[in-house]
Amino acid sequence: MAPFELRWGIIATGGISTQFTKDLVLDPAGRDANDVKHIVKAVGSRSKESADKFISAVLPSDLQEGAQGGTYEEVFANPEVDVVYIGTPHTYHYENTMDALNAGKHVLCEKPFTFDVEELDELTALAKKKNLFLMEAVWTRFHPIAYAVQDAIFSGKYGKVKRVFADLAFNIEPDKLDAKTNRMIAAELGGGGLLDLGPYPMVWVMMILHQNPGNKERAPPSSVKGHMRIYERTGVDASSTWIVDWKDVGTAVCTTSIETQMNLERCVTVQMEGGELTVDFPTFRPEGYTITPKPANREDADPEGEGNANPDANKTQHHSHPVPESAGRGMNYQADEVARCIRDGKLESERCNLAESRIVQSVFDEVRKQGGYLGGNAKGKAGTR
Ligand SMILES: NC(=O)C1=CN([C@@H]2O[C@H](COP(=O)(O)OP(=O)(O)OC[C@H]3O[C@@H](n4cnc5c(N)ncnc54)[C@H](OP(=O)(O)O)[C@@H]3O)[C@@H](O)[C@H]2O)C=CC1
Ligand SMILES: O=C1OC[C@@H](O)[C@H](O)[C@H]1O
Repeated sequence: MAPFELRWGIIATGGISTQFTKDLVLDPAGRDANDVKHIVKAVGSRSKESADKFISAVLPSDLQEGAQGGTYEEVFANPEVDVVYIGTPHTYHYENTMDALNAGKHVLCEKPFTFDVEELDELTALAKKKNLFLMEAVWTRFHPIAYAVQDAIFSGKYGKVKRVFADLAFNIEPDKLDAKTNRMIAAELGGGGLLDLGPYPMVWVMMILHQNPGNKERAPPSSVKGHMRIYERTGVDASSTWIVDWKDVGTAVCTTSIETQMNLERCVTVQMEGGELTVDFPTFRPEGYTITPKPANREDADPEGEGNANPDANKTQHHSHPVPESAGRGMNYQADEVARCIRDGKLESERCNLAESRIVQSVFDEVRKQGGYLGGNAKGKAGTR
């Protein structure tokens, strides 16, 4: 059967739109996705010149003619566009998503959480009528390694999960950045660690604790405690810590920072009854994980250190899951999911459904509230929380 072709419109011509689009137009066969393909029909920018430049710089020459450069509005209105990818700064995601949905388009929105739950509910209600709306899709969820890590943990071989520690932090040297225009620190652009980097620790926690077979009813977390160190220049968070607990499953400590570099050995650590699993750096795109059986388990497995049927069962083992070069950075796995959902008439992805996005949104709302965050909200106004 011919692959299902999905026609994309790209909103904004910045860093992540460029990376996403480069990956999007790679041959899907390079990642064994032979049932779908992607084509870019329109690129929108605040400047027509930038849109045209993006088309000639990012799209392969044979695809350039078929793509129209213009404004955001022109992309939403383009009848040849099925789905819109939104790569603007956080505080524009609400408005851009609303406009795209109102124009009847499906939406893949970059990780946002600048909304609050009410705003997310508004978008969800609109989308649920007839459009797919995938957000928080931090691509991490759709990388093959995310499935492998879940399989290892959920296999039951190491018993139940007890605690998860998840981090993503970089020293971006905030004092050197422009406080009004740099999206990482500007209040008006929803700056700070939580909104930009926080989705990654959180996505692992959702995959490990929320999607855990022990959480049969897919109950939301039973408690959320948040703390922020506020970056005084702009009122956003320089460092954030939040503890999320699922009563019958386990507890997670999540951290993020834009003022210090994380420990590369402690990206995501999952402590289980019978062993510890550590996901490789970086949290957003790891390519391997390590499992270390607990000492008690090692003795059980091989008390004398010999004679075990499987001598490797009691040793620390690293498992590699590299993204093939032919898949680029791998931002296309989430695009393939979007295409399959749309092809199959699904309005949400089972792997990243809207109820889960709502949980993450609620957690982030709570952390911002408890932490005294003064950054912008979905309508772009600063200092409103
Ligand atoms: N999933 C991932 O791995 C990543 C996700 N992101 C997310 O993507 C979003 C964009 O980040 P990134 O691409 O790094 O940002 P950039 O600053 O590189 O690009 C943002 C683009 O948005 C448009 N834009 C619209 N309004 C504004 C404004 N007021 N100020 C600046 N730009 C504006 C511009 O495009 P134009 O002029 O064409 O309209 C600009 O190029 C963020 O929400 C971020 O969290 C970022 C990096 C990685
Ligand atoms: O999504 C992201 O992942 C990588 C980070 O460097 C970037 O700031 C962030 O937006």
